[in-house]
Amino acid sequence: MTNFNIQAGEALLEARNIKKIYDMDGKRPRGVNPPVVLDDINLTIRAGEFVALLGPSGSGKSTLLRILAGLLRPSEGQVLFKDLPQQGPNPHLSIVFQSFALFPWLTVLQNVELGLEAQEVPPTQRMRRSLSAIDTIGLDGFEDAYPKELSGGMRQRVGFARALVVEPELLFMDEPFSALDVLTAANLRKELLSLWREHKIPTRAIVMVTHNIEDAVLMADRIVVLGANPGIIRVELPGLPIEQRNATNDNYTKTVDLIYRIMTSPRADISSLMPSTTTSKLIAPKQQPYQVLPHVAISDVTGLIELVHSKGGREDIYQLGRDFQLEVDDLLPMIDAANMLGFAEAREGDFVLTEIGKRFAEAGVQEEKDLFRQQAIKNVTMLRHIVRDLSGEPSHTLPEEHFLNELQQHFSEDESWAQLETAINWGRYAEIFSYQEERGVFRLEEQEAISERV
Ligand SMILES: Nc1ncnc2c1ncn2[C@@H]1O[C@H](COP(=O)(O)OP(=O)(O)OP(=O)(O)O)[C@@H](O)[C@H]1O
Repeated sequence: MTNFNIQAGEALLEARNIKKIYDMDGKRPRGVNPPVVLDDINLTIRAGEFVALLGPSGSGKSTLLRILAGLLRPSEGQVLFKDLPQQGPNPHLSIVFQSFALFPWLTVLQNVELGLEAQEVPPTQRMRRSLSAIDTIGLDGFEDAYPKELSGGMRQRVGFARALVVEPELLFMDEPFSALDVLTAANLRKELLSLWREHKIPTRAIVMVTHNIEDAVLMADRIVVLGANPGIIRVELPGLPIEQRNATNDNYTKTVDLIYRIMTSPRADISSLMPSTTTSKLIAPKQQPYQVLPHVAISDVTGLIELVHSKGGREDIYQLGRDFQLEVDDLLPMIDAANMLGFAEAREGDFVLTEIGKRFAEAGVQEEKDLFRQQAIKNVTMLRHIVRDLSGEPSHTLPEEHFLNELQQHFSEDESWAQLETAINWGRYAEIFSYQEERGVFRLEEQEAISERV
């Protein structure tokens, strides 16, 4: 097996002051500002390192990966490859995606050879290199199989072989394990790490997008945590020494816990969450321009509050995820919503119910709705604006476009709809307004109209 000598330290890719706005090819209504998806991103990828990009859904991880790969142009800033501005797709880089993207009518060998065809490598060399990549990635004997004959894990191996056959200097991975079952993912992760650490592949740096904190801590030498709306780098954390990267190690648990805390406190000043011994690169927090509603149904938030109340009103957030078998991506919006509504706060990595949160947990149906309404109108900008605008109308009704226009000043079209749907779910539950789905019309509930007049 070849051993490649990787020189460590040299800056391979450098993102400088990257900003990204999807401008929808100018198809936006006038006066509507497209949202800033990434803002002022500065990031260097060095030879010899494995970097994980972690962040909540919508924080722009995939967008950043595509910009770094040269597949997408930033709106501002530039990416340098070995100190030179990168123009178009970087030919020294391969990407493995979550979906395997194999051609079903081609065999494993033909799928892997595709990468080399594009580079116009002669057929005999192409076959030799492809067979060697297939062997390296553990698919020996399946060269002539078609994708439909393979399990998910084996298909992803073909994805890796196709990426590695071109001997890329940089390997990018976008959620490479998330479509696989837990055991297959663990197996593939372990094998990929040993190819990388033992220099059996010539790749000089790896960048992986993931929403899985454990994957990041197990694999990465540096963990970059992004925040959303707009996507910014909140903090860069050094990875653990390799010998500490296992679930039974104390520092492993502490690091996973710390990242949980950071991700579940999207508005917290990072320095207040860091243990004093961690050497991290802190990025100054920016003010969020517009309050973002976490996409979560109120029934999930009430469920979480009731469960934590039954456990004494305080629970470690990491433990909470484990107890309820929730991925951080599912837990995070619930915690965010409870915080936003003033029912709970994140304190030293714990989810702690406030006094009003405890009352909410103990309340009967009507009091629960009343408390929710009171907290929602006090704390949620969008709901306050809906009440304000509906009250200003003699008919107490408005079409949904009215509110979508407001949201589209701050969010993409899809995200505006998602924000509105969440506001509708919350507002209906609290009986603040009704919403007629067929006509797309909001109407203020009687009591809100009365209290507005008082
Ligand atoms: N082609 C596009 N046109 C317009 N908006 C887009 C496009 N691609 C992504 N976005 C928006 O940019 C934001 C960031 O998306 P992106 O997929 O980069 O985030 P992410 O952190 O990778 O999210 P996830 O973890 O859910 O995949 C989202 O609001 C998304 O709707």
